Amino acid sequence: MESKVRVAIVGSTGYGGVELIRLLQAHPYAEVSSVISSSSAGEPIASGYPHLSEIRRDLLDDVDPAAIGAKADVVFLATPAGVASKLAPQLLEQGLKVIDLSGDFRLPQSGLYEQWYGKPAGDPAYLEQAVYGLSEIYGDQVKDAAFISNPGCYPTATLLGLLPAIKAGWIDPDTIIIDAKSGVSGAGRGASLGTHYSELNESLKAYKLNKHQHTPEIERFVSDAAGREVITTFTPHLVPMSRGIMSTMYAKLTKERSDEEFVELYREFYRGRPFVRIRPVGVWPATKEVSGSNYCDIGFAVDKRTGRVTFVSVIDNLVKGAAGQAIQNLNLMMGWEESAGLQFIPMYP
Ligand SMILES: NC(=O)C1=CN([C@@H]2O[C@H](COP(=O)(O)OP(=O)(O)OC[C@H]3O[C@@H](n4cnc5c(N)ncnc54)[C@H](OP(=O)(O)O)[C@@H]3O)[C@@H](O)[C@H]2O)C=CC1
Ligand SMILES: CC(=O)N[C@@H](CCC(=O)OP(=O)(O)O)C(=O)O
Repeated sequence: MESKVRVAIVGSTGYGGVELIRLLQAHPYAEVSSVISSSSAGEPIASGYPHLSEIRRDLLDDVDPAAIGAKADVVFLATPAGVASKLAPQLLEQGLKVIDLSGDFRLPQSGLYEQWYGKPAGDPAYLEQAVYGLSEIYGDQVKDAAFISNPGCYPTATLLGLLPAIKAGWIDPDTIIIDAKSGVSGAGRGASLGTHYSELNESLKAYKLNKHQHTPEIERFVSDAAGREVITTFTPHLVPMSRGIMSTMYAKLTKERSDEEFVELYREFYRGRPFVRIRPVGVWPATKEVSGSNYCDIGFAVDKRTGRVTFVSVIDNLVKGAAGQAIQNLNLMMGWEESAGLQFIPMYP
């Protein structure tokens, strides 16, 4: 039997990293060969995550690009903004394949990144090499890529919900409003005032209104689908649950359409794509119905009275919104079946 492709995870002690470990444990063609930490090198990964006891006995490696290259063929960067912009070039220059889960390479110009992330951008030459890994839309480019910029969690749910209708010309892109809710694991493992239990429990909070860093990412790909520049209103909310994103989106119809027509358009658009499921008329998805899985479920409601359509799109932020989508991209880059290692049904209840 051929040996498995070796995968290193930088940021393996974070939520995205540990979800990669969980999913890759069952992957038929890839194995985790190195778990890397900038703050706990030398310690067992299981010391911070007892649920990995007896499963992962390995010690955390340091962030040393040459040492990473010696132990891996592919590197996942599950690191905070500003890390991949420095690390990815050093890994790519060694001929490694790189999949970056952060926002460092998702925006088309350095100036936009600096404006929305408030940090210096990476080298524009690498920005040009990065392929946006929303594989249901850009899968042909993903197949030929060595460097993937994995989409953000909110943009994944939002773009999969909106792009077929925009491409078909069924909605007016200038009227789109995006109202999204995320579970708290979207903010990572680090503790903060806004995410601790008594601040969050039994509460629902809007945040970063008109300032969220995923706004220009959404606008970039909505504009790409519309064939012209589009700007949108995007409001994220924090919900007291661990996992899940729901993106509820509203837009004006360009012509009268029925729910049945939307279902048919979307089923045709995503035909053969294993991870997007279109709900029948009148059945809207809930985050629990995709939890722990790589699915994105989408439902619609046309309102004849207002001439608008409402889209409801749900994902698990740590799976389709991060680690699962990253593995889906790995599968396509390596020429494996798209769903390798990702064929599990959601956890329910
Ligand atoms: N959580 C989510 O749902 C999603 C997250 N993302 C993105 O994925 C990335 C990871 O997110 P998430 O796992 O939630 O975040 P976490 O905060 O949980 O984990 C990030 C990890 O990065 C490591 N790290 C911090 N600084 C450095 C550094 N200078 N060099 C190398 N490693 C470093 C830390 O581990 P250590 O101290 O051990 O090095 C930390 O555990 C982020 O960019 C996030 O925005 C994208 C989509 C969804
Ligand atoms: C709930 C929550 O706090 N979510 C995070 C998502 C962060 C993220 O995924 O950021 P990048 O994709 O830009 O790396 C936030 O809103 O900032």
